[in-house]
Amino acid sequence: MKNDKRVWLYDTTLRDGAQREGISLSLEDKITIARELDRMGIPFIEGGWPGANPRDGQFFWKLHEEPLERAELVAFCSTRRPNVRAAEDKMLQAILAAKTRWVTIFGKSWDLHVTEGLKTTLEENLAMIRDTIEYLRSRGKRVIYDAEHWFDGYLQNPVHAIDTLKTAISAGAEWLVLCDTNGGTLPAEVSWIAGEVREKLAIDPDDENSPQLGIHAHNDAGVAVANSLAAVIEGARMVQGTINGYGERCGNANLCTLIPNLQVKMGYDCLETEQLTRLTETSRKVSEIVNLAPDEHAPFVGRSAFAHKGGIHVSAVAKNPLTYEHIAPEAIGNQRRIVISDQSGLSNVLSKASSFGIDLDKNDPTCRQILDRLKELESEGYQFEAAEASFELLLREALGQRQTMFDLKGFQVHCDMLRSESEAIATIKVTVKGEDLLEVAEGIGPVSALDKALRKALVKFYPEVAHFHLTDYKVRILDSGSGTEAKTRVLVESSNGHHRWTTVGVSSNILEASYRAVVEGIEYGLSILPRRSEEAGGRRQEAGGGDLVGSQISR
Ligand SMILES: CC(=O)SCCNC(=O)CCNC(=O)[C@H](O)C(C)(C)COP(=O)(O)OP(=O)(O)OC[C@H]1O[C@@H](n2cnc3c(N)ncnc32)[C@H](O)[C@@H]1OP(=O)(O)O
Ligand SMILES: CC(=O)C(=O)O
Repeated sequence: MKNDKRVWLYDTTLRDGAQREGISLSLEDKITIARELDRMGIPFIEGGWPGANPRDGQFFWKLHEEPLERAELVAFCSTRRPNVRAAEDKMLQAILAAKTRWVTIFGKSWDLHVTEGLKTTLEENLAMIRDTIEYLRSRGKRVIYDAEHWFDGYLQNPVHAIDTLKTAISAGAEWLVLCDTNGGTLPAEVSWIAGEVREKLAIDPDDENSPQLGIHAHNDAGVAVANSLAAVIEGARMVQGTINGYGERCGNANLCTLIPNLQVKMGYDCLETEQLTRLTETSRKVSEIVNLAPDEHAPFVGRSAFAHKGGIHVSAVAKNPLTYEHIAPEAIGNQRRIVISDQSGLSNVLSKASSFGIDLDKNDPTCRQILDRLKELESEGYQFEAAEASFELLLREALGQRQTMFDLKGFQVHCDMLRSESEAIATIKVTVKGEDLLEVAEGIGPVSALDKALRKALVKFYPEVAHFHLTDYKVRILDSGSGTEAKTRVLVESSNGHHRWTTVGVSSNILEASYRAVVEGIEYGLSILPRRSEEAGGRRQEAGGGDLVGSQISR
């Protein structure tokens, strides 16, 4: 199965990834992630350490009953303990009970760990590796051998380190994975050490009957991906890593970075082209399951990985994306985004307008007016980068396309701080379709009371308002030196259960800023959202179905 351009991916998100502080996976989480990785076409998925905890054992039994479709599920374990027969080691019994075809065994390469950690001799260390692998082979298992602390061990005592690998090979291991367990090795060291190992063990990366090298890098020096690539260049044919680089301490080599580098940049076969387009989705799904916010600036799969903000960049990208993009975002299932800010030029405005379905002509003086207004507002403290709904309202106003859905005459908010929960009452005066209305509502805090009072008034005329709610509220003090008179920027995220959109308000009165953002949020939901949904519906019909993919208002 091996060939000169194939690199075998080995995912350890469910074992080493779960060793990251802050991650705690349930059995269901593990199964969902395993199936996602299987769908993506990862050939080896390390599921955990059966015997280390009940959940990992159950995981393997569960997947034995309902197997993955394509991937090899791998059970992980250490070598037998010192001075115990392999057949009597409880952990090795547990790994057999996991009933996988493949097992990964980690053993010691660094004499420091043998004498200080295991408190045994170098001879016994070799015996532990040999007995464990021979025992597992005798029970029909195929073995991947993880050489823990390989690089530190090789630097300290290369003779013993090489002996451990020779022992693993003669006992029947098919893969020898060089682990940079402490994550402190640098790429140049990985290169020369991996090269020496290949020569000393006479490994031919192109010979399918030869044992092969792999790499398992930790990121403590921030170079886990670079180290993995260096090892591949030196002949390693297996790359171990985790989705989003999760892992103990600073994490493991990030497969979401490694895979596109290996496949798109270096021409290795890792995944089928179609499967590669699932990478961004898989990265985000896994971050959702492990309950960690995705890294928006992650290479390849981050939300900002193909976001263009500077006017010069946007102008060039509009002419040819290669000018500021190292690969096509679609190759890994990501998408290009244009960000609007005070660093924008006309190209940003045109591009953003086009994404709203508005065709503008660069020579139309209104475009320049919109850009000038944008910069003026940004200098006052507005920030449209995260508040695209407000930018669309601004744009439509300049084009004379902003619909008046209601006219707010004024409001009052009363806060009662004496009760155990801070309660607020808002009174609001608003004209809708020629009718004057006065409404009152209570809320936990003034912004919630204001929002409720406004929606209460509007719902009679616009029933869809009943489904709107605030999903996020962020306040930023812009000139903290001014104390309580400081200018505040408020970002409000609204939702109707299907879509989310963000609006912005700025004022030295926090209530005023909040009210502006809330009002724009409702206005956007009433006037622009239906239009966007209709357009998406039309596109769906044309395309024969699908979601609002790529819409500015769905995230
Ligand atoms: C580099 C890596 O990431 S390796 C994977 C690390 N992952 C984990 O440790 C997570 C799962 N681990 C666990 O649940 C527990 O540590 C267990 C069940 C494995 C062991 O628990 P315990 O028996 O209570 O031992 P404890 O965790 O205190 O110490 C680890 C023992 O394993 C021994 N050990 C470490 N590496 C090896 C090895 N390659 N081969 C054999 N024994 C080893 C240590 O010497 C120590 O033995 P000691 O108790 O005689 O000193
Ligand atoms: C085996 C392993 O996880 C390591 O050495 O880092």
